[in-house]
Amino acid sequence: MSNKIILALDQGTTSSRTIAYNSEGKPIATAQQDFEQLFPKNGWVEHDPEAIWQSQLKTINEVFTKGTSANDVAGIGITNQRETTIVWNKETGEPIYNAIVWQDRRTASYCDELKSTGQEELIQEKTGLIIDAYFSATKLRWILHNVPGVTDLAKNGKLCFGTVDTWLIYKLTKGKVFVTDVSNASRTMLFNIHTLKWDDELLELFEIPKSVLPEVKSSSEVYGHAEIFDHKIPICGIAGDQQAALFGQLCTKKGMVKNTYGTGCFLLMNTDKKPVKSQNNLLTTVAWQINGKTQYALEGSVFVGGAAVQWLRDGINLIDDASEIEALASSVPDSDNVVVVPAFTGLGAPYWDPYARGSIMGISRGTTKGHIARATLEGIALQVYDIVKAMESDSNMHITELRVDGGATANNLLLQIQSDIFDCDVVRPTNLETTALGAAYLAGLAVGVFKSKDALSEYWEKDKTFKPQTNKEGQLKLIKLWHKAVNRSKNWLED
Ligand SMILES: Nc1ncnc2c1ncn2[C@@H]1O[C@H](COP(=O)(O)OP(=O)(O)O)[C@@H](O)[C@H]1O
Ligand SMILES: O=P(O)(O)OC[C@H](O)CO
Repeated sequence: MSNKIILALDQGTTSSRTIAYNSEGKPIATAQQDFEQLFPKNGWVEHDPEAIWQSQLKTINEVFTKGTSANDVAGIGITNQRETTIVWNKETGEPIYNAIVWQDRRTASYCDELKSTGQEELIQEKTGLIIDAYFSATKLRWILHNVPGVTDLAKNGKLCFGTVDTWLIYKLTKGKVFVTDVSNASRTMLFNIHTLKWDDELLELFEIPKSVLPEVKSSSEVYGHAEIFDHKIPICGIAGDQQAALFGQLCTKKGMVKNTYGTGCFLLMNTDKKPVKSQNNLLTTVAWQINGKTQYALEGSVFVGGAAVQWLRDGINLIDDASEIEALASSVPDSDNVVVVPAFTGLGAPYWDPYARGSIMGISRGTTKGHIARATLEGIALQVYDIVKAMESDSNMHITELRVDGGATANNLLLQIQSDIFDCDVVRPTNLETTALGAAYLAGLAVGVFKSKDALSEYWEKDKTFKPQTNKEGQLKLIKLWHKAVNRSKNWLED
């Protein structure tokens, strides 16, 4: 086989995947591996960095047993769960603490302090972000303040911080390359999205020594070579998973929007060359940088999307498999005024309340499992609705089409509910692995496997369009009940 294969490594919150793509962007081999989620305390979420690496490596090796080899691979693209913070010893390559995952809320009270000292405007202006425990800066600061011996390592220039992309590249290159890309950097709260550089004022505010930070590169270029296979392979694409999905959905023009329904839900709108400052608690983020040109996005991040279905399965055994929720929710014509607010790890955009917790409201003697299942799907779709409204207002644009992807989009009922609530077309492509595809495109563009961004558009294929079907009055009533329930879920833990 000629060397035209692109390998996409998709390191997600609950699993690592590797997909090999041919030069037409078609997947030819896939492997996936779950790894352990650690919950050491209420609100804390950690991963073992070695488990992240080993699970990723296992999937690469598995793909190499499925008709492709290192010799066939023209380049590797990396996409990853974002914000998750890993710190390791530069000399030994050993992690000095578990990865603190994006969902982890341990720094919520420090974030409150930051807000009370009036840092919100400065931080939003420079980074495009809202002060929240979600982002890497406060997690890194926590490690520097709490792990014994770490400050000495930092002082001696022997400490590395990275998001998961940086960690994987460090491992793949045997410690030779220490980089990240602009899209991942823009989620740390240490990166100035206007100058596209680490920001000295923010580093001082968070007490982070600059020496621990990786070099920031574009999203599509050769960063170095993987040296752990039979042949050296160029690593040539990096993007945070949601930005990669925006690219994989080919939302490359201003105003195009995608929503990913995975563990969480992430709605991103391409705003082209302009970072649009949100007035409605959305995030401004770097989408990608290719050939020196930077594109930006507005983002609404929902912390619990498909994970609410996981909870119905694992937390209360309402279903045995996530796919069963569709039939159960279809067993009732509506949710009969039951509302599920899936705020299990607080609320993300546009509420940003780390103290909110999940709730099921409106239960009557007639409530059945079917109503709870249906209200859970509605709860996912209503969170996305809130973001759509905020985004329309921020961008001054009316959204007429939502491209969707992610594991939960296998659920036709969820997408129909979304279309009804949102009163707009919801379009599902044939290839639902758009995150990995986006990383493959970015890598393939850097090494000439794909010719140009514009030429990629012919690879996008529609599977199904969901059109609004229900009466507006019913939807407005549902939305009103939803907001009432959200208000009652807020600040649950504050006292
Ligand atoms: N048929 C379904 N209906 C609703 N949710 C589903 C369905 N199938 C999977 N999910 C949910 O989708 C999520 C997995 O999607 P995936 O894109 O793999 O997530 P991630 O990349 O965040 O790990 C899980 O939270 C799961 O509960
Ligand atoms: O791993 P995912 O797909 O749930 O994505 C996580 C996001 O990147 C968090 O910001």
